Amino acid sequence: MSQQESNDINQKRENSFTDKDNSEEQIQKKLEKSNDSQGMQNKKEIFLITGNKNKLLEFQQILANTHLELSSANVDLPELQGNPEEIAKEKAMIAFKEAKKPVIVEDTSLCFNAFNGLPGPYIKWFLQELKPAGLHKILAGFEDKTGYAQCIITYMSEELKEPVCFVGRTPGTIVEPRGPQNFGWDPIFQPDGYDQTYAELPKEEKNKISHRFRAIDKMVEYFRQ
Ligand SMILES: O=P(O)(O)OP(=O)(O)OP(=O)(O)OC[C@H]1O[C@@H](n2cnc3c(O)ncnc32)[C@H](O)[C@@H]1O
Ligand SMILES: [Mg+2]
Repeated sequence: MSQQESNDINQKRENSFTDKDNSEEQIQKKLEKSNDSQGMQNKKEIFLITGNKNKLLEFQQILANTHLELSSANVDLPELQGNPEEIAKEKAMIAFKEAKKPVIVEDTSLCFNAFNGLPGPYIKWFLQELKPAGLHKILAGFEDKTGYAQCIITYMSEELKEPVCFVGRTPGTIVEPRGPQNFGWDPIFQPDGYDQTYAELPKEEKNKISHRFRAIDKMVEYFRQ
């Protein structure tokens, strides 16, 4: 993908917050605002940078009864290339430089086994152009419809030499879209052991088995120690 194409696609971001102004000044303001809202006691604060409000909502729900207190800034981070772990680490370094304090970022992949793991971290562009129905259709010529959802949460702080990753995976099958279309590829992902898609499952159920839950669980354990 050329830089120009990538820039064009970046303009059409889905799932972003309504405030789309990502000028240096705006980013700084968002970060300062989130600094103001600190001051929690007993709980450890973690600071998530994401441009995706649905991710943020799930983080809030999953972390609700843990010792971690979430604050966030809605900054659109660049879509990088590489393998999922490389992308996650570079994304965390960029976010850390912007925030100038410990941060976490999250990168989600949807991987088709028939495609040896692709679209993987590039799922956002596939979803944007093909929509959930098209994503299911591209597997038509393949017998194997299985895949997995993967979430990599990456933490970076000044004490660390390099970012730390927490990986959560949920295996499943890619099916025809079913359920509400309000979060990404949820309508076409049916986790193993369920006959409902992520989109059809009540949020509490998705949050008990999701790729995001599994990565967050590892992160919570890391910060407990
Ligand atoms: O700012 P960031 O955190 O990067 O937010 P993003 O929306 O760009 O997210 P990713 O780069 O991780 O791209 C992942 C794509 O998968 C979608 N997605 C992420 N988590 C999902 C989930 O749990 N269910 C369905 N779709 C999801 C998301 O909307 C994107 O299109
Ligand atoms: Mg992104």
